[in-house]
Amino acid sequence: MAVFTPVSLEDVTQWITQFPLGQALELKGISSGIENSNFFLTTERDGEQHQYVLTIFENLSFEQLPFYLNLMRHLAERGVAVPAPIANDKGELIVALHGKPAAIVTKLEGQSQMSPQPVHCAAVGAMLAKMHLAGQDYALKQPNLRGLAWWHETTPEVLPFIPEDKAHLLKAEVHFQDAFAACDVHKQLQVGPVHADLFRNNVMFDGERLTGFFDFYFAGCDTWLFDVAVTVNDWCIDLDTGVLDVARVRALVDAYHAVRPFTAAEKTAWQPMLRAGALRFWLSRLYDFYRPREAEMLTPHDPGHFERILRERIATPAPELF
Ligand SMILES: Nc1ncnc2c1ncn2[C@@H]1O[C@H](COP(=O)(O)OP(=O)(O)OP(=O)(O)O)[C@@H](O)[C@H]1O
Ligand SMILES: N[C@@H](CCO)C(=O)O
Repeated sequence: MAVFTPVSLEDVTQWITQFPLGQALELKGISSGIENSNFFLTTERDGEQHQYVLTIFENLSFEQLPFYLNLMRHLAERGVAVPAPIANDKGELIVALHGKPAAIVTKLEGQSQMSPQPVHCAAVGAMLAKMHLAGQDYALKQPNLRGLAWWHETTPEVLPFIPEDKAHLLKAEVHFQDAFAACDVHKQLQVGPVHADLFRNNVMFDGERLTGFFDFYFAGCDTWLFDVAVTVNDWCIDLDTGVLDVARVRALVDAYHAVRPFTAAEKTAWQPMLRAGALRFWLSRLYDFYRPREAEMLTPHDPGHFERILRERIATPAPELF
């Protein structure tokens, strides 16, 4: 159960009067999720019921949160399907509840699509391109906090725990990614706010209709291509082997390309970027596995999954971007 900070309907009844949402009717803890305490909140305004999600942030601070919440608002205002944060009567998106930062966002309809078909991948690709374009004029800047600098910090922390063959692969890949990040092609890649964690469980679908991207709390400024690589490495693979499914890759990248055409530099950088996307999650899963924080101990993710994906991306070229 991922409610780390219990909140009752009574707690919310008074607190919610600062938002233009009417009266709180129901509050239900959400059991999935491992980072924050999340609740479905039903309110009544002018005789109509409305649904929201209330999140209490367990790890992110008042100083860190504006980048994420304002990004969601910026994207929602530009027609990207993301939860829209609700401001209180002072215009604030982040408001203390039980001494922790909290926010209310609109509830997306539908469910996660955990067995995606090409049609779902195409919807994800098109919305991702739309999101990248809409984020271009976002004023706040924050680097991807799980980028190259973090890989350098984290690698020595996990090396003592892993066997020789994995240690060798990890060191070699970080070295390879250093060289890639320093090359001319990398410098030509388009950069902007990226989701950076757009897995199947962070997108909602109502049938074949994509209703929204959520969980923006790993977002940061990085190459758009990194975002595409992370997304393809989850949406377009056979989960047992990590092998790419060509039909799903084509559907996702073609739909992206139709909204925001890939550049020649992106085409050149595609194979190493898929490796970067795999390394990022292999490393974070190794770190969480061997150096767990309290919350992550609830559902440790398997690092071996992304080790397989990385080995597979090194061994087998992915379909070209275009
Ligand atoms: N805006 C939203 N609309 C509808 N459902 C939502 C929304 N935000 C969160 N949820 C639901 O709450 C669940 C948990 O949210 P989320 O995945 O963001 O949890 P978390 O603990 O913050 O992050 P993590 O994915 O890292 O575990 C989601 O799986 C989804 O079912
Ligand atoms: N998507 C991440 C978890 C953090 O949201 C993973 O699968 O490792």
